[in-house]
Amino acid sequence: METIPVFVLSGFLGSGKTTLLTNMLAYFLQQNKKPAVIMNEIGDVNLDGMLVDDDVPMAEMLNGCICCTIREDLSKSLLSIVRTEKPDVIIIESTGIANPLELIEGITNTSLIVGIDLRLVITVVSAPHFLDASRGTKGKTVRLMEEQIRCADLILLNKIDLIEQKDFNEINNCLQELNPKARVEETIRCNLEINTLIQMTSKTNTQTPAPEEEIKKNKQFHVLSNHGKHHHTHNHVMVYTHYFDHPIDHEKFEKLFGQLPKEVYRAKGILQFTKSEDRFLFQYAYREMEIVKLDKQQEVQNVAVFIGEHFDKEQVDKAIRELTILEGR
Ligand SMILES: Nc1nc2c(ncn2[C@@H]2O[C@H](COP(=O)(O)OP(=O)(O)OP(=O)(O)O)[C@@H](O)[C@H]2O)c(=O)[nH]1
Repeated sequence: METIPVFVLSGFLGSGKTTLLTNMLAYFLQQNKKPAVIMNEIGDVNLDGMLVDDDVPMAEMLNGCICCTIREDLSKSLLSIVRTEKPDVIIIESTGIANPLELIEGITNTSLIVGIDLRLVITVVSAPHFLDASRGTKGKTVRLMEEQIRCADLILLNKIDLIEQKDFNEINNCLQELNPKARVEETIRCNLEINTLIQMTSKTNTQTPAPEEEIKKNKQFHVLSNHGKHHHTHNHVMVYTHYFDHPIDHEKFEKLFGQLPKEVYRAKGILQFTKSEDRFLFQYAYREMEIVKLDKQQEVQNVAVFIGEHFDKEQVDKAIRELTILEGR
């Protein structure tokens, strides 16, 4: 029986998973293949989903991390998407705080029920964030990044435009030490020949000419034997969501990020600025801000989602309220 290949996109918050997803979707659509997407966000709004073509079937799993609180739903989403959409390929983008081991286990278990096959776990690493994190004290964030790297078949060392030439060796040595088997590709905006990914999966297949059932059993054994217990490496991550009633001042909004606790390392949302009818998608990832105009109408209310480690929600709330109070005058 033909199985549907499944690709897992892993990687810490803001590393570039959605950027890779959009590149992959463009490739598959161009090849006249039907891709389907399962997206998971820890907040209660799926902002990344807005970057996906309306024609691509998508299951959203919100308000929890795919690897734990809504792990059962992953299986349901997979079954449902396979049965209703009959896609040629499935791409699962997990939250940046997911432990892919749990995810792999979920997919492998589902592959015993329905004809899917986990082909490739791709971990996107933000080069500047990983560099800083690995030079600092080994906190939970580094450990989570390391777990994501260890699980990968392919590592995309992304955002290399934001690091200096002298740092490449250090990062590559760390990656090599953590996962000597994975192939590493250095990218800017996850720009790589998607064909490379496809070739990698066919190479894996030819290297393992075991019967399908055997492969499934092996994968499951591997997952269960290595990871019998659940890893809660991300209980320290917090989310704060703020809905805006009014348009806000562009400049003041950008200044806000200078006032936020440094533990807030990721934020995204949809905004309307004063003096403009347009709405914008903003992305703040590890000190870099990007604001792009939305060209299609979105039903989502103006909103900002802040993600970080044990940050003071009240401080964030106060800073935003001050911004809107000032604008309301
Ligand atoms: N400078 C730079 N920015 C990048 C690169 N790749 C992605 N970005 C930007 O980084 C931000 C986060 O990218 P995403 O693709 O949304 O990251 P993600 O991993 O999906 O983020 P989460 O879903 O929050 O985990 C966006 O503003 C991207 O445009 C890169 O190579 N260089």
